[in-house]
Amino acid sequence: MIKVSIVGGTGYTGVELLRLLSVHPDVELTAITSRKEDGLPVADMFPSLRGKVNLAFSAPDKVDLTKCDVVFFATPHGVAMAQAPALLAAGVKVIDLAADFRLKDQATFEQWYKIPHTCPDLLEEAVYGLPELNREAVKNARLIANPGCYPTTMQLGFVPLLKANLIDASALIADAKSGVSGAGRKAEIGTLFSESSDNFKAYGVSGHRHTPETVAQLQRFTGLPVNLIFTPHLVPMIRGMHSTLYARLTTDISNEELQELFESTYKDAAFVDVMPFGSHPETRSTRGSNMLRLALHRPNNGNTLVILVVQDNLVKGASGQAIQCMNLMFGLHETLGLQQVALLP
Ligand SMILES: NC(=O)C1=CN([C@@H]2O[C@H](COP(=O)(O)OP(=O)(O)OC[C@H]3O[C@@H](n4cnc5c(N)ncnc54)[C@H](OP(=O)(O)O)[C@@H]3O)[C@@H](O)[C@H]2O)C=CC1
Ligand SMILES: CC(=O)N[C@@H](CCC(=O)OP(=O)(O)O)C(=O)O
Repeated sequence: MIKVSIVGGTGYTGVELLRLLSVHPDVELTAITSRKEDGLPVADMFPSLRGKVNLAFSAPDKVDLTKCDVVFFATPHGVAMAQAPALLAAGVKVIDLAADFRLKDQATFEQWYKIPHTCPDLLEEAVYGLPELNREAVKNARLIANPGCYPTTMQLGFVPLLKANLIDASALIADAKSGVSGAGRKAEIGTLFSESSDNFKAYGVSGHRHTPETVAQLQRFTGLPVNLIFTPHLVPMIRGMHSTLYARLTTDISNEELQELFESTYKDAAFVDVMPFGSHPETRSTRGSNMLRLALHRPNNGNTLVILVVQDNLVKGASGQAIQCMNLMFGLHETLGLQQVALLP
């Protein structure tokens, strides 16, 4: 059994890790932290876990994380970087759901996250946890930087086209929508029911930290200079993410060939569903599951390609993807514990 600890067990990605890991056949949960709820049984806060998780929360300073095999950090940016060096030195693998190790460039990280990086020497070693694009590196990693939720949809949509040199890399557009759980469980005015329900708004239009993350990764995965306009929106859903990606085709290519490109790229990807050309993937077709679904469209048979991508921001967009990485790091089948079918209706 893999001994797993979770730092930040009271938040949305933390409880999603618990939902998935509590029924994972090869995992033993050993510690779950909370700064405020030390001693409280986890199932008292989350009755959905009654009978599945018998541990109580522990204050972070009371747990010896070096006793486990892997630690998930489901915490705000800046927490994992403070503990990762000691954990790695003790032979413990680290999976950070925040952004501490996503950007290779320290200055770019500090510019966007407004905190100093305390272990920049680990940036180069950290492996970006997007198995569909770098499975072998994930298998050999000690330290995983789990991708942001929006960047997962953008990369899986754009990379096949960029790698095949079919689109103008300098004119990528992503218009994306996220459910409110994407903002986490902390109390904030913007996520109050009266503010976010029956409402729809864009945010971060002039700059969102997922733009540098996505651009850097698209460049790493394809070797092309990339320019991206990314506009996120908050929609009155709890879970779910829908990204509409636009790319200008630079080559004469048929719809059948485009479809074939995506199908062959993801033929071994258990969690990427390439739907028939012209389909309309719905967020609810991924709710609670680790699937990402996408579909291609070509309006008026012109030279603009539209790629629709949906996922559950808490599963493929965060905790499910992190467990997918853990499976690979420990030599398990990638899909273990992640076979849930989406919840409908
Ligand atoms: N929500 C989403 O859809 C996604 C989130 N992410 C990223 O995952 C991370 C977690 O997100 P999410 O679960 O939504 O956030 P939440 O705000 O819901 O939860 C944060 C958790 O971190 C704990 N925590 C906060 N500060 C500290 C600290 N200094 N030391 C230790 N624990 C701390 C909190 O617990 P307590 O106060 O009890 O200690 C809480 O359990 C974030 O970095 C987020 O950006 C990534 C992709 C998608
Ligand atoms: C709806 C909402 O607010 N979403 C979050 C993104 C969540 C995510 O992926 O977070 P990190 O990159 O911070 O880990 C946001 O836009 O800030």
